[in-house]
Amino acid sequence: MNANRFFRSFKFAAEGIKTALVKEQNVRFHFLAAVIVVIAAFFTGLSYTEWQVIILLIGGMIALELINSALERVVDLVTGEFHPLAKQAKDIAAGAVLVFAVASAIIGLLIFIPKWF
Ligand SMILES: Nc1ncnc2c1ncn2[C@@H]1O[C@H](COP(=O)(O)OP(=O)(O)OP(=O)(O)O)[C@@H](O)[C@H]1O
Repeated sequence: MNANRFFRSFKFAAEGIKTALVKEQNVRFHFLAAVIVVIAAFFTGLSYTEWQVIILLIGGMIALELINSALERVVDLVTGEFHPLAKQAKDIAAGAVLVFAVASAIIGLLIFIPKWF
């Protein structure tokens, strides 16, 4: 893989993130939540391992939300009509985001709560 190709791919990925940020409220929400969590973590004082877990959860959450947004676009591209499979595809992807969000929230609480109380 040459350097030009690598940087072109990087540029396209950055464009994708920018598009999602501009067009998707959920993506903006997750970025804002990530900033708040990082600030809270900074002031709470986390261990090296806890920082690793938090960064992994934030990255996973945002990546999953980006994949969900991409899938919504592919579904809309395939059909503008109401289709049960389109609904299933979108709802299952949304379910994946929800599962990761709930798991992340629980792990976040397990890390933060004992330090606050
Ligand atoms: N082409 C379609 N056929 C059948 N159901 C659909 C279709 N497009 C969306 N839906 C369903 O309608 C509901 C609302 O979808 P809506 O379009 O409001 O949001 P979304 O496309 O899932 O996401 P977003 O709110 O980010 O645009 C969801 O259950 C979704 O799966």
